[in-house]
Amino acid sequence: MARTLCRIFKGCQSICSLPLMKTRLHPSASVLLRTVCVRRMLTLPFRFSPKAQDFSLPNSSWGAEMRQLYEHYNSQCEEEMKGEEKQDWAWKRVPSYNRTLKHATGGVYLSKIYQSKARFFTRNIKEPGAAFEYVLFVSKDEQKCVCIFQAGHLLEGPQGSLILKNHATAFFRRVQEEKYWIRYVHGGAIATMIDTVTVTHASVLTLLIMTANLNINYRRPIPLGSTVLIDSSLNKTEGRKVLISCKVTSTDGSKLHTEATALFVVSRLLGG
Ligand SMILES: CCCCCCCCCC(=O)SCCNC(=O)CCNC(=O)[C@H](O)C(C)(C)COP(=O)(O)OP(=O)(O)OC[C@H]1O[C@@H](n2cnc3c(N)ncnc32)[C@H](O)[C@@H]1OP(=O)(O)O
Repeated sequence: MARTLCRIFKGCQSICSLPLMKTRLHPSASVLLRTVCVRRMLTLPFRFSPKAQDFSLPNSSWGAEMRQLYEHYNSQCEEEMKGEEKQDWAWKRVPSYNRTLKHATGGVYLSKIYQSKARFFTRNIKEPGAAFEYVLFVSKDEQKCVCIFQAGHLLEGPQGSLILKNHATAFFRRVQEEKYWIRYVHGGAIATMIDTVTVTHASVLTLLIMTANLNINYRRPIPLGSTVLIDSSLNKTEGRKVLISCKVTSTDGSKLHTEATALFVVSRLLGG
């Protein structure tokens, strides 16, 4: 890549350095060519910029609830100053990218060709808000992790009726109509988010880890399109094992949707 860029750059330089008299082009065409080349050169560094897009920042798909919660947790991420020295962040927003390579601080990538098309599972849908819309905050001091999760329409799972039992007969026909059904988030999508939150939490404590066990109890369905909180807490670490518990609740904490425990095992590469 670097060699190709160098060649393009040198090529553009040599074209731009050609005196107008020596080129066979009409002077106005030559000026145009030089302008185009210079513009191309100026845009090159941005096109090949290694800076990755962070998907955990507010976007137009975020509802009012998601935004309010984001502001609440983000305000706790202020850098504390004590005297002249900077303190550690009490809470930190975790950036999120569309490739695990950009998340990782280490790792082995066996086949670059095969993996070049790989995309991080929860960040592979381009339309904002269509699937997994979330932001994570971690606190090393409190050993906690909080995730604000807005479940998009592509995560549809089961449907439930809004009709109360007493009114079932009267509304029998209208039940067929779409508006009398409520859609809930797919259990696999909830499991994905629990895995993502707990693995992020565990990787704050360690580096290379794998989910060894995920135990989930679904208590109450999550309406599609709603915003929920996913809280995870460190239970214990034991040798290479990291045990984390997790709860999915309504944003005010009054409804428990899901609870889970997750066991992570630190890779032998690091943990011995
Ligand atoms: C920051 C964002 C980064 C984003 C990354 C996204 C990743 C999302 C997370 C995932 O989805 S990971 C993918 C799903 N997981 C896997 O594919 C894991 C497959 N399993 C394995 O690779 C291995 O089984 C594993 C690494 C988990 C463990 O193998 P090891 O050979 O390293 O461990 P070992 O078998 O020696 O067990 C170590 C300890 O863990 C315990 N253990 C292992 N698996 C267990 C299990 N399933 N249940 C309970 N305990 C288990 C085991 O009993 C033992 O306990 P003790 O030390 O007390 O003896």
